[in-house]
Amino acid sequence: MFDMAAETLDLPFEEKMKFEQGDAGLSFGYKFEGASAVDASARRSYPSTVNNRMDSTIIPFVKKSIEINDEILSIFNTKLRLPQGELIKLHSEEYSASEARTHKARKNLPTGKTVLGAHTDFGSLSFLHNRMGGLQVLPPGVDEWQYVKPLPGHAICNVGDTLALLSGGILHSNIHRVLPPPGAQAAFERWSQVFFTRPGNSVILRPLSNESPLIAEAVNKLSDEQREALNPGVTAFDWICRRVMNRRVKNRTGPETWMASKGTDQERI
Ligand SMILES: O=C(O)CCC(=O)C(=O)O
Ligand SMILES: [Fe+2]
Repeated sequence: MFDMAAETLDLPFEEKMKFEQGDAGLSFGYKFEGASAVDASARRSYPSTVNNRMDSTIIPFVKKSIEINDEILSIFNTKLRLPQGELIKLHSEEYSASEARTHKARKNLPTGKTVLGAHTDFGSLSFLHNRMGGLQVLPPGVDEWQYVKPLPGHAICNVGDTLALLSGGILHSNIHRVLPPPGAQAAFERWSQVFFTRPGNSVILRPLSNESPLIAEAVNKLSDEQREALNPGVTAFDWICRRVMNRRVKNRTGPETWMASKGTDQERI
């Protein structure tokens, strides 16, 4: 058996990847380094192009983004009349699915093509830097998509699902999508950079009514159906996994998979 394994693992990487384990929950097949989590931290491996900039660029970007999003969380904490430090505590006491992501959209995409379909962000706050148009939002009570014009020196902050749920629907998660940049901008590649702040993995998603009279009052005014939607009975980790998994094209069985990927946009809470 050991000889067989040694010979197999010496095969070229491309050859081994033909037998890769896959994402469907089955366990047989080749497991490349970094394919499975080794502990709760979800540590991963990256190409050298990323590792080479880890200390100079990536870690400072992540630290600054956390600092800014924590400041915004503190402001919401006060406005929502939560005990001091409550929101930051829920977002910083354990590992979470918080992440930094860079998007690139090709230039000269056909008009009308969707770069990123209508969605709400999965976590609490998204801090977004984009240099070109294309981002559109659908604010509550509005039926037509509105462009968000990027302004030099400004960033965009979205409230996402988990903060909408924790705030008992007082804060709405922003429904948005990305189209190719309008007009002459379409001739250029579109780059955007986001940092997503998400609650600790084991935080149960529910309105923080016991912690804030304001949230309790808001929840009391809702219909039973809306109240139910605000209490999905899952952890932040499960909420995010469900949304990510059901958006993977590989996991798609039909339109029901797309519906299963939906967040608070479904109920418009
Ligand atoms: O590229 C953008 O402007 C938005 C990206 C976005 O919505 C996302 O990453 O969730
Ligand atoms: Fe988004």
